[in-house]
Amino acid sequence: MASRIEDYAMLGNCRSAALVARNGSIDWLCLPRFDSAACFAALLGDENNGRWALAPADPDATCTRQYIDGSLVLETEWTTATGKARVVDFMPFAGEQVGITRIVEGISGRVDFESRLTVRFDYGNTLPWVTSRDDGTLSAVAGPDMMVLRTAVEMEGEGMESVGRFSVGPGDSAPFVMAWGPSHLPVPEPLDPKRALDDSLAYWEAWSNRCNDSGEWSDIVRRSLIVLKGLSYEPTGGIVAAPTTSLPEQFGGERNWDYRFCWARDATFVLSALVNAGYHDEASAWRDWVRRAVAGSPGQLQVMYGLAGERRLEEYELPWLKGYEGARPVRVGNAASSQFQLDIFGELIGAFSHAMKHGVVLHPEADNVQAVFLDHLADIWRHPDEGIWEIRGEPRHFVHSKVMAWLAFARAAEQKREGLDPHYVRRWRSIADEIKADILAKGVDPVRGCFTQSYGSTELDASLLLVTLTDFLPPDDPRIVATVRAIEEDLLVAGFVRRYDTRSGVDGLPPGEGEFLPCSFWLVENYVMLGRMDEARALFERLIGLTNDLGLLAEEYDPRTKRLLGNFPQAFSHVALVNAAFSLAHGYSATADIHATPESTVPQGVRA
Ligand SMILES: OC[C@H]1O[C@H](O[C@H]2O[C@H](CO)[C@@H](O)[C@H](O)[C@H]2O)[C@H](O)[C@@H](O)[C@@H]1O
Repeated sequence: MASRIEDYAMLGNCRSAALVARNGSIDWLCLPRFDSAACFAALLGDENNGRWALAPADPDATCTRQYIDGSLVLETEWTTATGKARVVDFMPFAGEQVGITRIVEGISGRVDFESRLTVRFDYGNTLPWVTSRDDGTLSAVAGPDMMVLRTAVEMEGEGMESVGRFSVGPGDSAPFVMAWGPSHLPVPEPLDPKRALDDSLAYWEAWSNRCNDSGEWSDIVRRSLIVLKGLSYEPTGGIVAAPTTSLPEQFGGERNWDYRFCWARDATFVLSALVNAGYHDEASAWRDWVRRAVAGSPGQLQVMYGLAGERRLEEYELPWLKGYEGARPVRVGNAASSQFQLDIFGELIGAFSHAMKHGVVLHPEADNVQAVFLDHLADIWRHPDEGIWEIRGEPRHFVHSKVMAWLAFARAAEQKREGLDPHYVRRWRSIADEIKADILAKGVDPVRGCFTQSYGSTELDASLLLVTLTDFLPPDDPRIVATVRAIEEDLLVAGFVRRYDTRSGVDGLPPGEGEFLPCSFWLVENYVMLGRMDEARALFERLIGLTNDLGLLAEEYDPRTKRLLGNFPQAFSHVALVNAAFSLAHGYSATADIHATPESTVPQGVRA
């Protein structure tokens, strides 16, 4: 049985990631890329769907764990009745060779260990052919995939697992090096585990040391930035929303989605956080990724792409997996990839304006690309869409989407760039004014005076917490104040913010989900904007109290069971944490800065 979501640690090498449970079992791993079929899928099924358990044989063993300074290298210290030992787990940076290295070291006394390796390719469905080669290498092959394990520990077949038993005392070290390779090629080259560990630690140390100081919250911010870095796919610069699929948004429910893709929306927030933290190289890599991914007809712009910009992300189900704690179906691919979500245009233009303001140089063609995209947006902004929450119900005129369309034209019209045709600027300004008038006429509740989820509705929506962070209206406008108040009244549950009332049927799914952590962090930023600093700080502290022992967050939280919910760790949550911490430290909203005019650093009208 899988562990609680918050009991997992993430290992990563900027190509893929693994989830290691507190009990030492690696229950999720996709190789060679984040979006490859899993070879360990016990997370969404059981041990027969693949996992690698490595822990003391003593069932009463206890452990503490931590990441080694500023890295994704995990150190677990085990204590048993007979001694102490540590396990160091990491994914080496070894170019095309991807895998996991685990080093067991004795500390005191003697500790008996057991390693149980169960490789199942194709998301736990395919049983490989396992052979022991003459050089002691164990290899598992099926179809296109090969996994090899090198270790001095003797491994034997037991049932459908490879099992090794050994013991360590002070000074002993038992390394295990597992690597993936295509099955038609020779086995991957051996890797020196000690050198691979030193290289990994050096890589992460160099990266972490470049992080700008973020004051009081530096440690938790740095951890979140490391997670974001770990979710980036180095060969292309794409950033996945999370390394998992189908961790449920409701226990036992069907809101189970594949997040191993690059969302333009999520990534624009990540870009801004990286720029704020001083990571211009990563921001530039992501900028290039977007330019390639969205190239072509603006009518074909997608909300998400594969790691290399792939466009076909068809959604299907894996019936052989019983789902995390029974939450079915398990889905691969994401049907939201073909949805129409109007907000994307404003988010992209806003993020690029923000990046330029902070010194990231745009491609010379950026002006042309922007003009073509805005021409397209001028034709489509009146259409209903599926919105930021990727609803699977009827498209609507979502207020957040319309404000983002306004933002795209407003920001473009304000950019002071040489050679920009004044005719364009006049046109963009006039369309921005037209959209604004439309929203103010149709998107405000006449009774409560707040913005609504969509035109003509009386429902609230937490995406409006992003609307209030733009300069669409000044922060002391009664409609802004009323919107924050109405969200507090309708969407705050146990002190956390939910996206919307799922009982309204707006999303076309059965009701019920956890509280959405990014929205809760946006409320922190709204409090900062409104000068409600005590409430901002209290909410932020409550939120960071939800991170697990390693500083990791999922997408949602269930206050009833006090458990994390949804895909894990989730970039959207971590980036919202970073921006909220930045806002608290600097007294103005970092997210508002993403949407601010090109010249201003602090958005107009925002109170410091
Ligand atoms: O709730 C239904 C939708 O949930 C997922 O989307 C959510 O995650 C995205 C990635 O972080 C985020 O950009 C979006 O705003 C969230 O609503 C899922 O990917 C969708 O397929 C699903 O319809």
